[in-house]
Amino acid sequence: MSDPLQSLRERIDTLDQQIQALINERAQCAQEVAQVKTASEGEQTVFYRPEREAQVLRRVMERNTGPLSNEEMARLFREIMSACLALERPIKVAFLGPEGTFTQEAALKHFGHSAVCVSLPAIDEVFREVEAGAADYGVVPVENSTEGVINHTLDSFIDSGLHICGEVVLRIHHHLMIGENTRRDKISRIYSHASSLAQCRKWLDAHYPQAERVAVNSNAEAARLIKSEWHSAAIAGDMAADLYQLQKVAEKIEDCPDNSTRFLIIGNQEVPASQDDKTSIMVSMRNQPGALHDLLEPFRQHQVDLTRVETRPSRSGAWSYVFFIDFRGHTQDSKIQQVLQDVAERASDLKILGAYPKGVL
Ligand SMILES: O=C(O)C(=O)C[C@]1(C(=O)O)C=C[C@@H](O)C=C1
Repeated sequence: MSDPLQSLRERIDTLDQQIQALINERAQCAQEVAQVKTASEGEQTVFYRPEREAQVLRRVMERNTGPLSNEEMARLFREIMSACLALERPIKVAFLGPEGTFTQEAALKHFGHSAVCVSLPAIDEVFREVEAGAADYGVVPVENSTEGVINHTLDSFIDSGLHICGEVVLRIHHHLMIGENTRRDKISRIYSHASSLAQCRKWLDAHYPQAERVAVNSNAEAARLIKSEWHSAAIAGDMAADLYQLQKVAEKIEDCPDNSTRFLIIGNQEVPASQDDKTSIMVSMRNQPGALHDLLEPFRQHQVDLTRVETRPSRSGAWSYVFFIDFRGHTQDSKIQQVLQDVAERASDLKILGAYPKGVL
């Protein structure tokens, strides 16, 4: 009688062989796509196509029948596309570092592991690197579900000509971690980024009310610091724990279980519609009563879904404001073009920051 384990493994070997041949056939198609693109676009060829990637991933999820989950299956295809794109042309992605931060995790989630990711120390440096052409795309955080908007990112758009080419939403799980020399029962100091400390405030009050909370530049920096301190712990994510080989002593300690952060992909290209898109605009208004109400009226009239409205003081003068507005739809839709025309008539300035696929993964 044949050994059941042996025969299952033989089946797996045969399937692997088929999968491998198909992946290579797909990669050859991508190479041919690159030739077609180069023939029609020449020097200016844009290899990365966010709208197409979003459509591919959505289809993968729609037709998935399991047992692998939709997310798991999409993650596998994400990596296949990442490798195919690297074959067409390797792309360089700048992210807000250092290594081990959630922004790096977001960059990898969005572009896959075949992209070359470089860490930069500040949000405006990520913008500058992409503007200068030293990186093809940038990844910056823009809002957290518990802590709110990241003003630095919004302000960077005021003077930048870059476009938003995509978004990625990451579930943020914080863990309390220690180094191999840490005395677990003697923790008197906890390092993390200020917003992560805030996101875990209730948990810290309940479990470490006496420990000093020290805010540092990033979670990864917190993880690095505690390696040399026997009485300190850090709050950070999985990437930092892996990078610095720390032990997680308490997992998922964030106060809100659905804590998530939204990141933007910035670049030089305008992205065509993908059938499920968002648009981000920046609007300056004369400071008069009812200004915001006036501005939002066209969205109500044309029944366009607003997903976010933020107000920031303008740099040009006292008491004037710029509004950052995100909504569902793409600038190629006629309804959205009508809304934008109405908004432009009411505003003193309107800048379209980008129309891009709604985050898939
Ligand atoms: O369809 C394309 O334009 C491709 O280049 C192929 C492909 C893919 O592997 O499916 C690769 C990279 C692009 O970002 C989008 C899709």
